[in-house]
Amino acid sequence: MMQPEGVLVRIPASTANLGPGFDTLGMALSLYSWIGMKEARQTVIRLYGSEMEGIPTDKSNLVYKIAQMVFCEAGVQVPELEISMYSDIPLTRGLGSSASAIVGALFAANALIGSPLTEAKLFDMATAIEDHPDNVGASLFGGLVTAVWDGLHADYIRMEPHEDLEVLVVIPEFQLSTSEARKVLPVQISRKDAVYNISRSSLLVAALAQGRLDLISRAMSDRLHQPYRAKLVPGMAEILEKAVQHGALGIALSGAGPTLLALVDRHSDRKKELEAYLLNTMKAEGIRASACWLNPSSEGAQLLGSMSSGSFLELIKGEVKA
Ligand SMILES: Nc1ncnc2c1ncn2[C@@H]1O[C@H](COP(=O)(O)OP(=O)(O)O)[C@@H](O)[C@H]1O
Ligand SMILES: N[C@@H](CCOP(=O)(O)O)C(=O)O
Repeated sequence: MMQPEGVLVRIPASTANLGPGFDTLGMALSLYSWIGMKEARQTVIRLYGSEMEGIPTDKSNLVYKIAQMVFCEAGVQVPELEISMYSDIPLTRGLGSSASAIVGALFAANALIGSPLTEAKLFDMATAIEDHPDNVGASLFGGLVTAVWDGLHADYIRMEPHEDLEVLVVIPEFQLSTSEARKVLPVQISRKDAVYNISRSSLLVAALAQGRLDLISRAMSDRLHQPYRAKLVPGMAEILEKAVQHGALGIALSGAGPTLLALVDRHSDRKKELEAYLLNTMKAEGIRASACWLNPSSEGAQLLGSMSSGSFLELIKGEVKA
């Protein structure tokens, strides 16, 4: 049933791959975007904040188009929408901004019409749009998600991240689109490299499931994508090699990059050392970057309420980072 007062949803950022889990493993992060959606007489799209720069505000907008896919799938017609969006997730840096927009659009549109589609269906739709299930799975379900996509359907298991896990991301100022970072990957890999990754990805998932934080550093290494992408991110090769010596439990390129992500024991007394090491290594390569301490987000896409009680910006005030 249509929600005449509209819906307000919050969607987490995500980090994909976590090293060896290329296109399969993702974790939601405590950095968010918000979408307000309401039926309207005439479509109006309002985008707020610097992370929305350059995103269209007409019916070619991704969120609008995906909402229409949901209505079509559910057999209802809602041609005109009022959409508001604000995001703290930096664009095109490997923190899943596109996945959060896709998941947010699917989730909000479905909620607007009374949630006729299951979460499993939304996951299949999101994966078909994004082309890989790792980011969208984490943004939709929260926590750690390991998923398999057969082209039509995604199977997944969601796990609760260990309570001692904290996340440090170092976000370079430059952008690197996922499509560009996929172009440098080889089409074929050797059996040796396949075994290298399967074994580490399996070990990583088991270690995360059982709280074996001591195994994370060795389980997080990768031969499928990081060696090829290292040339796109100055300082990355050195950081992947040495971050553990500076206090990280494990280190990886976040998604397709250029952000680098360290898993850290929140009780560690070496957090400042690690942050300084990561920033200084990038600086030595001439790369300006900012560091941000995050937590795994247990919550995925969430319906916060309706749009009835105030303006979009008033409703999210107090939650946003800036
Ligand atoms: N809220 C949004 N609305 C429309 N398009 C978006 C939105 N957020 C991200 N995108 C699109 O996704 C692109 C970034 O996706 P991608 O290269 O996969 O990087 P990442 O998802 O890691 O930020 C942006 O350049 C933009 O085209
Ligand atoms: N598995 C994908 C993940 C891309 O993540 P993003 O956050 O950079 O969009 C890949 O490694 O290409």
